Amino acid sequence: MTRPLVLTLGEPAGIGPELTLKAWLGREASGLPPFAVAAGREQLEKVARKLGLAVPFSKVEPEDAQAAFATSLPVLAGSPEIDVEPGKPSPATASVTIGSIDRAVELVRQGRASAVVTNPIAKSVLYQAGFRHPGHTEYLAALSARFWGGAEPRAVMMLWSETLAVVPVTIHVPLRSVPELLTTELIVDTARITDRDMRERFGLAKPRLALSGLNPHAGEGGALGTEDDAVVRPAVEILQAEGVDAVGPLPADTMFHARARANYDVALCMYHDQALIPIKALAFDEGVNVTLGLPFIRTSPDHGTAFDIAGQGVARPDSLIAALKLAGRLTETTES
Ligand SMILES: NC(=O)C1=CN([C@@H]2O[C@H](COP(=O)(O)OP(=O)(O)OC[C@H]3O[C@@H](n4cnc5c(N)ncnc54)[C@H](O)[C@@H]3O)[C@@H](O)[C@H]2O)C=CC1
Ligand SMILES: NCC(=O)COP(=O)(O)O
Repeated sequence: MTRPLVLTLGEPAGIGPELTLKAWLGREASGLPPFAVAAGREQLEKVARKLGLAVPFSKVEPEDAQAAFATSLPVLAGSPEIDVEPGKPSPATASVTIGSIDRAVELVRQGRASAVVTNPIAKSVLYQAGFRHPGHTEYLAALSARFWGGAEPRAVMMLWSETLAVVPVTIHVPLRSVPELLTTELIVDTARITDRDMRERFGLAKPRLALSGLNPHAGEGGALGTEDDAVVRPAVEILQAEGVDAVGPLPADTMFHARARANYDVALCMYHDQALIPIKALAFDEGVNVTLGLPFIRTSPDHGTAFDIAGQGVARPDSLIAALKLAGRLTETTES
């Protein structure tokens, strides 16, 4: 029996339900591994009806998902039903959204599922309901400690595609906080986790890491900022001394063109947009968000809830499909 991936509900008023249906419809063409959805069946049926998508459903335990997957979309028994209008999110649904994430992680912990794939959440909606974690990445670290015990691991966000892979060293923080949060220790720690998971999960023998600077022209010798030489460069030196294939600090404006990208496997960037703008510009439809540093595999589409197009039937499932495929691949690499 192949253990299924578990796909979470995500924000129910966003495009997640539509993408889930479309991904299942494209399962054969895309060669998807079996997945089960931790979401209410009636709720997904309503979206399918509205969009005219002919999707049969089955309510299953994870152990039955693989057999059901070829002919129906497996939804996990016991998932709560909620009624939402596409494009009209409400904090009242937050507990169900979060509960779906919890259940997915717990099933992986129990050995009943192989990996977690998350549909996008609307962070602001969850914050209104009192959710205290910036996003999935940080919440999944907290769930790791809850379900695996021990200290909370440091979760590292990586946006991956065949074209480019990027890691933001600081993640969901205001831009003005970045210089004070950026320490040599944080950069080294992030790079070590990236190096380890690129070997163990992605199967690279010696991952090549390129670290960006923080300031224009990587500080221009200190004239345009001091962090590049005082914080990033020492991190690169520590990593190199440990045998990690790391270079930098590189000027961020010239490290993403095609010839530059050929020189590294992952770009470590100092803040969220420095990392995510290039990959979303180059590979928006194929990009996958992967969380490194966790005791389990988690992937997600690179985009968000897209409320502006929810319920219209025009959302593209490509990134979710890429996330499901990558989760399947990483599971195979990790378990072999
Ligand atoms: N992994 C996650 O849970 C993520 C969640 N978000 C959340 O999503 C919400 C909305 O964020 P935005 O900045 O508006 O980004 P977004 O990615 O939801 O939308 C940006 C633009 O891309 C379009 N778009 C996104 N996905 C698409 C798809 N699959 N097919 C066709 N068009 C698509 C949207 O229509 C919109 O015009 C925020 O609350 C944010 O927190 C954002 C990124 C990742
Ligand atoms: N911009 C990326 C993003 O918001 C994804 O965050 P997460 O929910 O995967 O932590």
